[in-house]
Amino acid sequence: MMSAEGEYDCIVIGAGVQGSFTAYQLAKRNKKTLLLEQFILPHTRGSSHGQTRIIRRAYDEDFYTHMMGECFELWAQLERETGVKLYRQTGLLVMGPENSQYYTTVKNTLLRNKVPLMVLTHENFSQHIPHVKLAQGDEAVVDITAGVLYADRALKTAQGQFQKLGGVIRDNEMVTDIKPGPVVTVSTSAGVYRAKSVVITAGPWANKLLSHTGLQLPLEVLKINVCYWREKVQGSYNVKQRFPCFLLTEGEESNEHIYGLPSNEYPGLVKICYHMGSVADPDQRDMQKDKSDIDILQRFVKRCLPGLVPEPAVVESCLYTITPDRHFVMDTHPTYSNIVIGAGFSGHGFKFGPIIGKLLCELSLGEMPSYDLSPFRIRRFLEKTKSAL
Ligand SMILES: Cc1cc2nc3c(=O)[nH]c(=O)nc-3n(C[C@H](O)[C@H](O)[C@H](O)COP(=O)(O)OP(=O)(O)OC[C@H]3O[C@@H](n4cnc5c(N)ncnc54)[C@H](O)[C@@H]3O)c2cc1C
Ligand SMILES: O=C(O)[C@@H]1CCCC=N1
Repeated sequence: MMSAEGEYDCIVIGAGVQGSFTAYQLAKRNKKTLLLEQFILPHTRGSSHGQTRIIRRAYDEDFYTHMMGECFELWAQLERETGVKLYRQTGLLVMGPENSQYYTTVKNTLLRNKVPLMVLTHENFSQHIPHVKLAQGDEAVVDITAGVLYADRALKTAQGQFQKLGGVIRDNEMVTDIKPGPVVTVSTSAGVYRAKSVVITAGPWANKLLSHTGLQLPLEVLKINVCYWREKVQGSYNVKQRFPCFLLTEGEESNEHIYGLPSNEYPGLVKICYHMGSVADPDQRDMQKDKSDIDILQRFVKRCLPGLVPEPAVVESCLYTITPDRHFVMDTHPTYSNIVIGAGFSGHGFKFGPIIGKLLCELSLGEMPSYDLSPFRIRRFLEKTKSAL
């Protein structure tokens, strides 16, 4: 099946947040673009579904905080263009041991980059944040511009804007083969397409697709139990009561982050998750039944959030695709410069969707990327392997 319709400037594989924003950016640049998705849209099998995500500048690395400057503007621009509300400011409460390296680094990154913030101490904490117990020896800082992104709505909006610009989405069409070359040939369950360049944004399926190009990345897929916890008094942790998003960098329960969002999408329920899960096959996600993360969360809720019932009321599933250093992969294929890869968003990539779309679009057009991509290059993995030999 080959036709003039089957020839594109670019084919983007995977209509999660990163693929959808990449396709949108390409269409904005007048490129004839096809966005392929294996499932019927919208779906809940990957990493981008669900009602909400946290957006924040609070990071331990300057490069993320820097990118978020433009990214906040791009989210606001999309809201203006479409009239759809995508972001709600809530602030992000970051809590951690006063002298711990991670907490101190996050606080210093905020200070160095002049991000609006408020430092809370044991003396003034409960006045600003009721219904939360700050652990002895912990300190807290609020990243004031942080908030909630309406994730499902954002995905639909990016895809809609792409289509309005003439972009083509073909869902329920799984890519089954990629043949590299000056013109790349992409075969799916329904047809064959050709393009000058291809962007692979396949989330947890990245390595499955990359195997057609002779490349494998050190990615691990984790199933995350997305837990919602019931308020004892409805509304006490609600977004309308100005309860913020929060992040505990490390605590009595674990050295991994625990994070939460105010009650909003489900009345009376607060979303709180553990930033770690168990290894899963994305095609067999529901076979992974480990609940040790829920045990950790229950202990945290009992200790720090006395206004919540310490038993999850709703548990949903979502997948992380993590790299060894938890930094993203944004690069061209080491052998084929017209194949671009966006992968390994390590459980924190949603907020960056608009800027990642812009960067992957620039890479696929052979342009100099707007930001230094060295933390995200594939060669960092190869260098590690070589030096270990
Ligand atoms: C529980 C949870 C909480 C999170 N919280 C936050 C947060 O608060 N803030 C934040 O910024 N980020 C957060 N993240 C991370 C963020 O959601 C992810 O980094 C982001 O969604 C990754 O998007 P993606 O496009 O790379 O992957 P995906 O959304 O998985 O998209 C990949 C797409 O590719 C498709 N695909 C795969 N293979 C094929 C094929 N062969 N043919 C066609 N299509 C294919 C898949 O079906 C899928 O739709 C969270 C993630 C989870 C799971
Ligand atoms: O990216 C985010 O903000 C969330 C919270 C911290 C851990 C991962 N995801």
